[in-house]
Amino acid sequence: MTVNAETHAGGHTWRDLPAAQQPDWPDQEALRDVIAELESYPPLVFAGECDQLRERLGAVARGEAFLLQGGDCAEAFDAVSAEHIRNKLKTLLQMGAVLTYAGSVPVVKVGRIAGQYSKPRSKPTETRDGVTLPTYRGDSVNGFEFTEAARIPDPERLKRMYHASAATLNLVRAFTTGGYADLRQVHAWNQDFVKSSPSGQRYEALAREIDRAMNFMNACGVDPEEFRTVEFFASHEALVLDYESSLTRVDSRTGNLYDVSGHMVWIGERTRQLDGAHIEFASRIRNPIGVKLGPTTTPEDALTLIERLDPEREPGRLTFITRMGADKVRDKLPELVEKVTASGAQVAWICDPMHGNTFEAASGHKTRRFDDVLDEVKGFFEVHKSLGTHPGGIHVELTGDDVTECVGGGDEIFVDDLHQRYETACDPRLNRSQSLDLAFLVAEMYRDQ
Ligand SMILES: O=C[C@H](O)[C@H](O)COP(=O)(O)O
Ligand SMILES: C=C(OP(=O)(O)O)C(=O)O
Ligand SMILES: [Mn+2]
Repeated sequence: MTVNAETHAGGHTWRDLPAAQQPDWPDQEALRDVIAELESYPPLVFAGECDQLRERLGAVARGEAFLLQGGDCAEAFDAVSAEHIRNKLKTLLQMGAVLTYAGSVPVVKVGRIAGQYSKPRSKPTETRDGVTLPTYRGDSVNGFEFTEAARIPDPERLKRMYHASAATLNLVRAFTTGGYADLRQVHAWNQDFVKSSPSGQRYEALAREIDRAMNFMNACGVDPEEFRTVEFFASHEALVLDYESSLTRVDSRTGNLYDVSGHMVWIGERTRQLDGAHIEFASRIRNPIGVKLGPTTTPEDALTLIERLDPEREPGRLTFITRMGADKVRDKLPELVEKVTASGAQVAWICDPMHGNTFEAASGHKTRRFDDVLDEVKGFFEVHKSLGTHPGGIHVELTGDDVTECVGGGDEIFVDDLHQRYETACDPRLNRSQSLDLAFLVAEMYRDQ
């Protein structure tokens, strides 16, 4: 990787276009200083790793693998701790084990992690008890605390985002390559959970089967070291373009631009305007790209996105993350899949069953029903089954902590429980038990497919 003015030139073409959901930084000079400093920082990921993920997603697009993408709606600086990161990773590894074993499919594991610090919002301000302040836009921009001072966008936070991402990624790499994620540890990941939760007990039974299968493979002479490490990738929404482009560099191997703030980045539902800055930015980088597609997406939109982002029609380059809502997925998804497939493009189709199913409980908490989440995934599988296309994976908001943010699940959370551990800075996440429940149910759907 080299850094110089030319390095960034191709990554700055978005600046001439309208960019939605950008922070209103009060001090432009401070912003420029921060950008200059970020441009001097080392990459967080290696371009070759992004290529590897693109290849893995190519397998997803071809129907040979399944994507598990998950993590917080909004990561928070004060949650960059060993405990939070380990719990999240453990949950994703457990879900991955369930999907691989019970679904009999290779699982590509991607976290919403180590960079998921910026949030698009539906309203620019928030009012509480007659006081109106700018809305919270993620820890990369302003503070969650409801005070005038905290809500002022501060570009210094972009540097904290970089350092928080680096620390998180470092621990994730240590866990995934240093032995913690060794498949022979399937029981260990569950130790604290097995007694307290029905999904933990169900998982324990599956882990025993995995043990037996591994003993069998051992006896057949398979090298147990094969199970020692796990491939795990980091992703986030590419929202604040000053940050993303300051971490965009020319890969010295190929001369291509990569956004080295994460392996995969996606463009959100609120910033996917075809003539907007975000799509222009994404079109310039070689990372695998995701685009969220909500219920207003037309087939023409989807085809134009393919033209802009995947002109070479390269499986793995483009992932469509559909988030229609349980009540719309069966109605809206078929035409998109049909027309995209007819065009000859091979995108990966992933289901985000969270963002179309949010509602406000009487208590004022933003929440989601586990049954709606499950029903959207069901609808997604039904649509792909009827069209003969591949249901490529799920994209979920989850945490490894035992929060009470979404209602339902095997270890049921009720609306009246929401206040107990409602800790999210933005959207409600599945807790560990609900996440495992979902993995078991999705594995069944995949097998029945
Ligand atoms: O993931 C994030 C939310 O869906 C998005 O920020 C919108 O949330 P809001 O309606 O609370 O602003
Ligand atoms: C804001 C998000 O999603 P969407 O762009 O689909 O609304 C998100 O993934 O947190
Ligand atoms: Mn969200």
